[in-house]
Amino acid sequence: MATLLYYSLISLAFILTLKFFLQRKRLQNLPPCPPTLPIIGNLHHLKPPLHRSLHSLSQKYGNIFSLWFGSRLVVVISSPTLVQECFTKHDIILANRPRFLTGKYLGFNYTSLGSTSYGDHFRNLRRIITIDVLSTHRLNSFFEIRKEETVRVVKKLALDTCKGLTRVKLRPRLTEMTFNNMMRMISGKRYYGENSDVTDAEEAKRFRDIISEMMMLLGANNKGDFLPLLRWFDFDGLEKRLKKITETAEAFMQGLVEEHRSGKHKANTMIEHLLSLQKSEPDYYSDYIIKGLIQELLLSSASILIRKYVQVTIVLFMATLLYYSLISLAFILTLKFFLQRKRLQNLPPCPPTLPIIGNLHHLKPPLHRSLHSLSQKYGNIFSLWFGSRLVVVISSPTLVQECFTKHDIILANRPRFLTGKYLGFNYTSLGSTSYGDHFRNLRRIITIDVLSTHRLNSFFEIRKEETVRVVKKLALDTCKGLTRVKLRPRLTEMTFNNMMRMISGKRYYGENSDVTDAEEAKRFRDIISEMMMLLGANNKGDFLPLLRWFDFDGLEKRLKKITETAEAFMQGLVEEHRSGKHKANTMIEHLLSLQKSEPDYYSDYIIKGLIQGMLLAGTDTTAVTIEWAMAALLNHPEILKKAKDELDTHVGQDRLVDESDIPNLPYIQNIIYETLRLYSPAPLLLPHYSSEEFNIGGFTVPRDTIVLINAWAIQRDPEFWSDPLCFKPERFEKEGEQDKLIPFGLGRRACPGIGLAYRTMGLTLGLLIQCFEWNRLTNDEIDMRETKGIAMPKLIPLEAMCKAQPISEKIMQ
Ligand code: HEM
Repeated sequence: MATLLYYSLISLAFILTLKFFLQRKRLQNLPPCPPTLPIIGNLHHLKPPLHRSLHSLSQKYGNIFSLWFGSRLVVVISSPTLVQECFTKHDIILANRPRFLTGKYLGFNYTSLGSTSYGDHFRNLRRIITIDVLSTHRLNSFFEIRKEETVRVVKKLALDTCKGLTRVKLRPRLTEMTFNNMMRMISGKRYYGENSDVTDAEEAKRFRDIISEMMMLLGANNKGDFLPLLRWFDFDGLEKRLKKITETAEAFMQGLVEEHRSGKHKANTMIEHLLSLQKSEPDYYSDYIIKGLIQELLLSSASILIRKYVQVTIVLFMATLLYYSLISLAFILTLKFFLQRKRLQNLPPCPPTLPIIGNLHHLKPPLHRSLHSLSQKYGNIFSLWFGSRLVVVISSPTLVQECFTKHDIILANRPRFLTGKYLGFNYTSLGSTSYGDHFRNLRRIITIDVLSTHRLNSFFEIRKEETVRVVKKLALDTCKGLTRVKLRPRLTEMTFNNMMRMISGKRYYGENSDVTDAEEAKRFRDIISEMMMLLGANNKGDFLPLLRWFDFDGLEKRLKKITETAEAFMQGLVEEHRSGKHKANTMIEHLLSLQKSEPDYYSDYIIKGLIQGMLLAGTDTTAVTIEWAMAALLNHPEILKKAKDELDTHVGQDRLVDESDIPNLPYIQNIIYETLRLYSPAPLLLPHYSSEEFNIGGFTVPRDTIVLINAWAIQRDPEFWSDPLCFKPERFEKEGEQDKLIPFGLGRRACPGIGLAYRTMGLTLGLLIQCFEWNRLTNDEIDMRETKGIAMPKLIPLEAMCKAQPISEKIMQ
């Protein structure tokens, strides 16, 4: 017996393989086809979802290609013009359906509309469904049914979610609604839900069982449709189940037809209507045809047939759902908002608020200016609702002092904004993490291991080289006389090159970037520009929680993507250092050497977070300040001259200014202070977040409040500074004046990059003044407009005219 089976199978396989090749040979000029295997053809190329597999294949084999699904030839078309041709020129030829097993059973032996082939029978059915069943007139007559069912589902949803935000599964409810809708139109009865019309619970259950079994079988993948060998065996019992359910369903539908025929139902239903037509044309509207139509309508509820009906139903459903959801949500949010406000007592004064948006309507960019105007009306400490979040704004020097001495620890947290989740390494980076052990560790590492005076001194040559390089390039560009230059891009590139050389030993900007691989340099620059863009983006979801779920503007998606790309990039740098490829003095090298003795403390994750933090916090801020200082000098030629004289006196004409000269250049230092006073790159510092309730200025600030310090307003306060809007570096000659500045923040969370920032700013500004003769452009062209936003100020690029000075010959050497 075993031998017989063995030989039979071998022969069968041989016959099938032969047949397969003969069949293929016979067919000439087929669309391109991937390599095929005997018996299974191309089935091994496919995986679910099928449309995606076919799409990938079309990318390789073209917009029209062929495949063998076992022994069946399939042609796949993915081009709009070919599709047009199919359904115009070849429409009738293609109006047939393949004869699959489901069509035999669920398609009433290939006589139902969906499974039958093109011909008289098809045309009759199509006419019945279009004119007698789903015509606009007939559909309108069922309008009330659809409305009732839709409202019923929405009502149930509203009840289930009335206690607040609740997780709901829409799919089962929508499916039930569709079937109830359909069955009420067909037979006048609903079979789903608590108050189903069918008095006989047994009948309702029977219907639901039939539907779920049919749906299951309709979706089943019948291998016998493509591998004829399997068709004979029915290994998985699919045909048996199909046969059984077809008999049960037909009996059920015959029952419905009989019920109507007996006159039990007198409602307007599809069966009623078809039976009335049967009276005049019994052969045409036979019971068999009616049952086929009912089944078709139920099973193809999504098909084309009923689309018409569906530093309608678906639109109606969605509209009703949306209406009720918005009404309930607005109600819940308004209630929550008022309860929340009532609970909070003795808050600092607050402008009138609106539900949901709070005071967002009071704000327009630049934020620090809006907040300043409000403080003029509501005082030096006032509160605002940024949507659902409470914000307290402080604009008085004495209150700020109090914040960062008495309440420093309470305020040492950061609010959890979306940017912190992604760009802040899931709130573990120094700038975004909350106060605690992790914060203290990071702070210690950055202060002692990364940015200590000793470590900064060791990078002295790098900063000098990069600054000289920019100045040299400027001198070359302007050596022929007064030339218009844009400083901003040059300064930003310089600060990034500075930072990346200290971090990794490589420069990524400029013509002779060190990175031999131009691809790597481009990757880095792309990462940085996307990160900077996203850091400055205004994420409404941070304040309006409802929007957080939707990511309407795709911000979260972009943040997620860039975070992954950036982390992979930085891991690459770490690995390169670990492999010993680099032997220069770099921050990564130093941190990896510390990792050897304390691997947990100096983990790769910490190292990457630190790198990213410094890149995001320490580059643009520095470049922007230098640009503003130059803008101010161009508007005040007398100050420019004084600075130049200072350089001549202390440095002379024979050499270039150096970082070590800066302590001897107090006037240039004062120019930097005055720039930071009037044009702070972080006019509202970074937002702080209270971990506990505290009292200040006679008011109570609750926990979980965002606290904003309006450094911009404080540094222009006429009670605090004489002639505050004048750019006057001399003011810092008075002792103690400099201590009134807060551009880097105060207390535990103050900027750890102050030392590096002053070195870079001092050196660059010194060289720019020493090496060039500067001319201002007209007032319109030097735009002194204010900065925008909190996180990343946007400046109008400054254009200036400059000419290389004789001293720049030193640079050329
Ligand atoms: C002119 C240049 C710069 C300005 C005006 C500036 C300003 C600021 C401000 C206002 C803060 C927030 C303080 C607060 O929350 O109260 C800050 C934080 C920070 N800055 Fe700077 N910064 C500058 C340069 C740098 C540089 C060069 C680096 C690093 C190399 C750096 C790294 C950081 C970091 C890591 C933080 C987060 C600190 C924390 O949250 O604990 N900054 N900076």
